[in-house]
Amino acid sequence: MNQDKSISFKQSYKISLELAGKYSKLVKKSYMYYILSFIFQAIAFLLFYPLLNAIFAKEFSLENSLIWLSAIVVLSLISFIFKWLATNFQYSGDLVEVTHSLRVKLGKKIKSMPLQSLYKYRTGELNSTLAQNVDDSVLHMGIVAGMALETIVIPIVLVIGTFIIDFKMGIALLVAIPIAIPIYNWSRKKTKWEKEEGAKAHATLEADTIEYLQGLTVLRSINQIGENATTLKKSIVTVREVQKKGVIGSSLPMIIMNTLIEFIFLLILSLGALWVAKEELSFAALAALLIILGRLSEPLANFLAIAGVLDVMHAGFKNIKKIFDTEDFTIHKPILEPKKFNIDFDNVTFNYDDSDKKALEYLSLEIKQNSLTAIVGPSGSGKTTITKLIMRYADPQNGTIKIGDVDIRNMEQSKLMSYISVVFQDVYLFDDTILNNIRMGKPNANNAEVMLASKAAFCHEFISKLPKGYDTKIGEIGGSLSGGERQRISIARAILKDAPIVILDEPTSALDTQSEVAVQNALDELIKNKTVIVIAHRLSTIAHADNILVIEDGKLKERGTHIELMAKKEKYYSMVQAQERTKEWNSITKKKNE
Ligand SMILES: Nc1ncnc2c1ncn2[C@@H]1O[C@H](COP(=O)(O)OP(=O)(O)OP(=O)(O)O)[C@@H](O)[C@H]1O
Repeated sequence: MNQDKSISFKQSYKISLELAGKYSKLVKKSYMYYILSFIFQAIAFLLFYPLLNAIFAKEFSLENSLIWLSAIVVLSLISFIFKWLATNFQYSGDLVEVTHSLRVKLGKKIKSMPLQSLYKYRTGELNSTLAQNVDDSVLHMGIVAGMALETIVIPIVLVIGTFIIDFKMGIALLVAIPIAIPIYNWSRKKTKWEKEEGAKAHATLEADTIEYLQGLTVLRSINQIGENATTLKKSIVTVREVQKKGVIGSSLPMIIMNTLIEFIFLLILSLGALWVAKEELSFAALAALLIILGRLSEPLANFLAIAGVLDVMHAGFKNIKKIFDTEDFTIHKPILEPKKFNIDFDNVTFNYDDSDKKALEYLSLEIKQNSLTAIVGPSGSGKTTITKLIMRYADPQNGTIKIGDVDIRNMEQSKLMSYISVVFQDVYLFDDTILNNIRMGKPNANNAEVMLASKAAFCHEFISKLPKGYDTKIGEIGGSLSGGERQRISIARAILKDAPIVILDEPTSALDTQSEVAVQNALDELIKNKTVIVIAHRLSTIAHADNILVIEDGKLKERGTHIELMAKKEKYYSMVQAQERTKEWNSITKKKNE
C-alpha cells in the first residue's frame, strides 16, 4: 500500500476485512446489504420520472400512476429491509464482538512479541492503539462503512439513471464530476495530514502523560512539574498546533466543495429549465431531475467529511497493522521441554536492533544446575544482556542458548517463562491487592499457599499489620511501603512461582543495611535448590558464589570461585581491590564529616 497517499475506499474495505478476522464474512454481508439497500433506494428515486410522466401525461392515467407509486413504495421497502439487515450487524452486538476479538488478538500478539520489539513502543502508544485505534477501526466496519457506501452507490445509480431519463442531463452531471476531483484531492491531502498528525500527536500526548505521572517523583526532584514539565507541555502545544493547522487547512476545501456542488446543481437546473422552455426536455423529466439532485446533494456534500473519517481510521489501521506485522518468535520444531536446568551459552553473539556495537561477542559459558553463579563486570559489559537472552528478549545473531541441553528456541515462550523467576532492583507492583500481587507468581494458588510464600519471604508480619492485611490495595498505601518491603513482596511472588531458575538483578543494592538483611533472608529462601544467576556490582555480596563469571566488552574474561580468582590476581582481583579502596575512602570521608 502506498503510505503517502490517502487511503482509497477499496483499501479501507480490504483492511477492514483483514482486521475483522473470523467476522469478515459478517462484515462482507453487511456491506453487501448496504449496497443492495442503496441500489434499491436510488432506483426508487429514479422511478419518480415515470411516475411524474404518468401524472403530467396529456391523458392522466390513475392506474399508471398507482403502478409507479406502488413500485416506488415496494422498492423503498426492500431498501429498508436491506438496510435493516446491514445495520443488524451493529445492533445485534456482532460489532462489539469484532472490537473485542480484535483487542484480544492484539493482546495475544503483544504477549508473543519479542520483548525487543515491544520495548520500541512507548506505553502510551500501545495504550492508544488498544483503546482508541481499535474503536476507530471497528467504527468503520459499522457506521461509517454504510455512509461511505451511500456516497458511492447512490451517485453512481442516479447518474446512470439520469442518462436513461435524458442523455443531455446525464452528460451535464458527468461534466460536473471532473471539476470536483482536483478539489477533492487537494482536500484529502490536507485532511489526511491533519488526521494522521493529529493521531500521532495524541498518541505522543498520551505517552508523555503516562510517563509524566509515572515519573512524578523524579520530575519533582529536578523541578520539572507544572509549568516546567517541558516534554508534556511541548506535546500539549503540538496537539493544539496540529488541530489548528488541520482545521484551517480542511475547512476551506470543504466550503469550496459544498459551494461548488450547489453551484453546479443550480447550473444544471437552469439548463433544464431552458431546455423545457425550448421543448427539448419534458416538464416531468425536469421535476424528476429536481428530486434526483436533491437526493444526490447529501452524499456528495458528505463525501469529503467521510473521506476524512476514513483517514482517521487509516491512521488507526496502520498502528494496528504495525503491531500485527511485527515478527513473532519462531518456535523451532520439535517443541521440547528440558529435564534439567543448567544453562549453556555456545558462541553467542548479539547486538541490539538499533546498535552496531556487539553487546555479546562469541560468548560461551556454562551455568550448572542448582549452582549460584555471579556475573560481574564493568557497566555496559553485557551482564544484563546475558540474562535478557536467557529469557528470549531477542534471538542472538549467532550461537545457541540452551537450558537443560534444549535450545530455548525449541521451547514454548510461556513454558520458558515458567522456568524463570526474576527479582529486579526496581520492583513493579500492580494496583491490586497484595494478595493478588503475590498470587501473580502462580495464578491458581490458594490463599494458604500465598501466605506460606509470604512467610518464607519474611513479609507476612508487615502485611498483617496493614489495615486490610492481604486485601490492602497497593494504590491505597501508595508509597508507604519501603523499598525493602516492596522487594520482599516481589520475592514472595517468586517463591510462590517456584521456578527452577532464579535471576537476581542486584535486588539489594538500593536498600539500607537493615532492609538488606531482611531481603537477603528472603532471597536465601527463594534460591534454595535453584539454578541462580546474580548480577552483582558489590563484589562483597557474591564471595560465596559457586562460580563467578567476569564479563568485559561482551566477552568472558575470567571464571572461577572467589578464592581462585583472587589467587589469579587478574581482572576480578583488581575489581575487588578497587572496591575495597572505594570503601576505605568512603569510611575515611564519613569519619571526617562526623
Ligand atoms: N536496549 C538496548 N538498545 C541498544 N543497546 C543496548 C540496549 N541495552 C543495552 N545496550 C548496550 O549493550 C551493551 C551491554 O549492556 P548491558 O545492559 O547488558 O550491560 P551491563 O553490564 O548490564 O551494564 P550495567 O552494569 O550498567 O547494568 C551496552 O553497550 C549497552 O549500551
